[in-house]
Amino acid sequence: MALSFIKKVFTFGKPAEEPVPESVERELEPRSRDEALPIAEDPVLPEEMDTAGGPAADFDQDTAEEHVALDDAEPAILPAPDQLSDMGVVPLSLLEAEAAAEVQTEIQAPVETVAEIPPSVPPGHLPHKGGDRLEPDAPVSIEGAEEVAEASPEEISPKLDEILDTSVQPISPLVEEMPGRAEGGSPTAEPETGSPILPKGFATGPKVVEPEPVAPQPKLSWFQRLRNGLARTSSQLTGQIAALFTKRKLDDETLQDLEDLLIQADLGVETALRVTDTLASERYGKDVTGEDVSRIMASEIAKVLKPVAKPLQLDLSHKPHVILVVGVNGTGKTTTIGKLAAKLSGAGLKVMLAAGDTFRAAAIEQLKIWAERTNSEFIGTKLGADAAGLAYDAFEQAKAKKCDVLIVDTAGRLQNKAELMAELEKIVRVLGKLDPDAPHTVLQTLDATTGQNALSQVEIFRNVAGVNGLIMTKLDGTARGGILVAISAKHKLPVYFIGVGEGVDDLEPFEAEDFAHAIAGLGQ
Ligand SMILES: Nc1nc2c(ncn2[C@@H]2O[C@H](COP(=O)(O)OP(=O)(O)OP(=O)(O)O)[C@@H](O)[C@H]2O)c(=O)[nH]1
Repeated sequence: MALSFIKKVFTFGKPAEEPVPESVERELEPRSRDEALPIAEDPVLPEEMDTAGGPAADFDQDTAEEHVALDDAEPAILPAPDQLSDMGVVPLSLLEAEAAAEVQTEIQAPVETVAEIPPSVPPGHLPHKGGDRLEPDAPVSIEGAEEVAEASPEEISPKLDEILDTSVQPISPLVEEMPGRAEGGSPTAEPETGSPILPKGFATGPKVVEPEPVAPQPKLSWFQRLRNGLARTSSQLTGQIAALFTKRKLDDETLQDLEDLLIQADLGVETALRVTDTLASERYGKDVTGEDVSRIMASEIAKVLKPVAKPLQLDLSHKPHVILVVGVNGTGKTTTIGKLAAKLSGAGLKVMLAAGDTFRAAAIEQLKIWAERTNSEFIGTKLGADAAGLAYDAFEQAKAKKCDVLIVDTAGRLQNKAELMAELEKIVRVLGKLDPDAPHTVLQTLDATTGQNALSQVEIFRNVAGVNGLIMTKLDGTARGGILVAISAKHKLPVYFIGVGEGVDDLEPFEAEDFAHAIAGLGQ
């Protein structure tokens, strides 16, 4: 091995065009100080050391003999050191070291500079640049060369090893470390992360679909929302009325048909008769248009609603004025309480909200959020606790804190659940112990999407809890507003507000004319 290696080293000073055989590279690479040599797995285990004597299982007898033969061979006759420079010989160690230094410089440079390497240079070799090139006849000083020349033949191989160890920089490992350089190949655009670096103007990743800009929706007035909410009722009604009165004189039959239409729209028998009576007295035997009927209908509905469209009267001498809010599940009690609190605390009143719906954790949390949003005091209790007890505590606390208004939420309940209705009765009774007039207002929320059932809801809640005022919610949805006319005509209970949305401001004082016009499909 040593002989063949020496031959190769001292013929490297020939012109650069002659490529260095790959075997030289192979022999040079493991000589690096910096490169960790691969550690062969020892087939002999430590505990087997004493007994292990024979060669390893993978021992190659032929290769071993070849090594022995080389070591025993005649030593080579080497030229003297001064002859080396005369010959224009440059040891591989120096050229490799210089090339490695350039690689170091190249590594600092951006990837593009690596691409400047002429394609004629074989992988693993780097060209000299301009003045850096060592000319074949330039005088060269070789550290250790003299010692080699003076050494005995037996000493040559170790001496050469020493020279190579101190002067040769490993090339291949450095080249492999160069950014963007794959082994033996051309520079690639693979960064460390593994994602490709694309030229300017390109991008990777899934296509991002920009959402279409949505034009901001203008906020509708509460009347527009009411009209939209009642549109189903009104358009159905006006469409049928228009069809009924096309080229037809007003007679008993058309009056009967009109009465049926109005009852189907939940307006109630009483209001339906008011409309037909008025129409008959004004236009009997004459041509009537749908618009005539709508106008008379709106006027008669307004007459029914006007007496009930009242403001919510607060007796602030009570401190607190207690408002108990009752109703069937999901009719909008908690939301309405939040809206009321916003109005009252916005007007400078001190408000306390009591979470009397002890059935649902979410209801307690919901009311607490409303209290925070409206700067109101809050009192709650644990889930399943006695609602009447909570109402009692709330009253005392509100009194102690000098609250102007205490609003007590209650669990939703169906009017036909006797046990739950009895609990409501108890809450009223307990509050009455602290103030004989309390609760001063018992508000019932009604869901406008409910039809005839709302009539019986009012009937029973009124009897049990003494409801003395109504709020109709969800009139912005697909409401069946006709029922409020029927309830008003029958119970004559004040209707304080209507809910036209889920937002804090979506609670409007009830206006009879507006409501009547909206149902009749007329403008404000
Ligand atoms: N569109 C619309 N939704 C409303 C209105 N009022 C309440 N809601 C919604 O109706 C749903 C029920 O409202 P809540 O306030 O929780 O009703 P609740 O009566 O307290 O319910 P329970 O505690 O289950 O009896 C919620 O999604 C509210 O946002 C309104 O005026 N318009």
